Amino acid sequence: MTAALRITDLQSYYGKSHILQGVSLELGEGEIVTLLGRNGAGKSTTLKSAVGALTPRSGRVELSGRDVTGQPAHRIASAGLSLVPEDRGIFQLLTVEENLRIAVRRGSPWAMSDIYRIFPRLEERRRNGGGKLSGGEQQMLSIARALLGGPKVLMLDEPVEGLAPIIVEEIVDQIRLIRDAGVPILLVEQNLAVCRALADRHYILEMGRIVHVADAAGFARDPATIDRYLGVSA
Ligand SMILES: Nc1ncnc2c1ncn2[C@@H]1O[C@H](COP(=O)(O)OP(=O)(O)OP(=O)(O)O)[C@@H](O)[C@H]1O
Repeated sequence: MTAALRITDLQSYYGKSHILQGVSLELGEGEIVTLLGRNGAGKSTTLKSAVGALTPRSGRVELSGRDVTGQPAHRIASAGLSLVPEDRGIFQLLTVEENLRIAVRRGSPWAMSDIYRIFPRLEERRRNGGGKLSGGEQQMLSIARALLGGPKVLMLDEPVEGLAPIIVEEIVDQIRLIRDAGVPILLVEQNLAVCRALADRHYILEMGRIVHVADAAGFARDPATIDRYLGVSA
């Protein structure tokens, strides 16, 4: 079956530093997959290389079988690969609703009503300024903005970092609803409980290489291995 996203032997550099040393992973339709690893392992660099924010030196990025490797970021975005970065990128001076309206793309299957169904808080806050939202609400808004573009694949970079447990639970439920609505998700996340709750498969990255792959059952069964790679108890 054609994967929604297939990354094969990706090699990326920052200047002379060889950061990604052959990263391969696959995300199927209907799946949530995590990319884990210690600080500096290359998780964000993998996401940036996939969306064209950083041009990989070699390797391949395919979206539903279509090769998008090395294309400019705007082309990869319109081909349907969308990254919600850690810094959230919302317009502080616009209201929630304005932030959403300008993210709507022609041909996108997502309407404002779909967004408000998944994120009822955003509807409640629709007249609030983007800069007045809590951290969790800002995260919801940036995910919602990405969805309105009608992505084929969504990549989330640490969506629950620094958020209160109650908001984390809400975002976990929302990520599931997005997956159920037909958008597969590649998730970079340090919170292992969140990863376990959501993902079908886990890839562990170490010094720019995938060193371990586990399905959900394997991940739950083998905390010692996860601990060895991540230095935390899974
Ligand atoms: N703009 C940059 N220029 C040079 N080196 C960079 C740049 N961004 C990241 N690096 C280096 O690339 C390596 C991988 O960084 P990356 O941000 O991909 O790691 P990460 O796994 O996402 O970790 P973290 O969770 O800390 O963000 C690190 O050694 C980092 O210092």
